[in-house]
Amino acid sequence: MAATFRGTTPEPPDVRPRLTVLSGPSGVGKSTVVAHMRKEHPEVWLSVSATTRKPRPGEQHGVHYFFVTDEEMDKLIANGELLEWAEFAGNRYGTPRAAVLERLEKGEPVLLEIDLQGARQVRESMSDARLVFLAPPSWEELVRRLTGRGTESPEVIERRLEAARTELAAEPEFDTTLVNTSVEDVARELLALMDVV
Ligand SMILES: Nc1nc2c(ncn2[C@@H]2O[C@H](COP(=O)(O)OP(=O)(O)O)[C@@H](O)[C@H]2O)c(=O)[nH]1
Ligand SMILES: Nc1ncnc2c1ncn2[C@@H]1O[C@H](COP(=O)(O)OP(=O)(O)O)[C@@H](O)[C@H]1O
Repeated sequence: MAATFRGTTPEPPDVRPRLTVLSGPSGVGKSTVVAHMRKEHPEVWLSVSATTRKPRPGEQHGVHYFFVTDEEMDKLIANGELLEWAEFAGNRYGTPRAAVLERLEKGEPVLLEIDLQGARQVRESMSDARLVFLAPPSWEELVRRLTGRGTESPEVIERRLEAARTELAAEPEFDTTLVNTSVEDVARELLALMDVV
């Protein structure tokens, strides 16, 4: 289990529920890990982001994302309804603030799956947030996963790989790094970090 930790040692358990942020380059396996984790631990609450990106086949409004127009996103931002937001590879994404704060107040474990820019904003606004970086086993494997998923055009893949170089360089800004070699191992380690198991 310790084999997938890199850089920092696991933190000691914290009795207070904390906000956990999971970031990492597109295609590294964030959604896969989170889906695996929530299958057995549905009590982990995953924030549903708003995005201007178009839905992929199978993605549902209100489940995977709230799919909004540019105008709707403008309003969410102007009204201060987002805890953080960022532009990523040509689309905007943001975390609805109220739902997150409500869950944290209830003492529930809260998880955000957001990009590097969003993680940096959360670090500034919520100083006790736990920032976890999901890293690929290698650059070649990241390219393989992003391409193999088959959901993006070659141009979009190129943009995401460009963003990935910046994101990988920011790994030391995170509290913990988990290397996504095995989905099961990473899901287990993430749960342990969140004090869920
Ligand atoms: N800042 C921020 N990033 C987000 C949010 N929701 C998703 N993202 C990130 O936006 C990036 C692109 O997401 P998406 O288009 O779903 O592609 P995927 O992660 O490759 O499946 C990923 O790094 C997500 O983690 C959000 O609310 N805020
Ligand atoms: N540990 C892993 N080993 C092999 N393939 C993986 C692993 N984790 C995820 N994948 C695959 O990589 C692709 C990208 O995963 P995804 O969860 O969509 O990434 P992200 O949400 O970070 O963009 C998917 O096809 C997924 O099945």
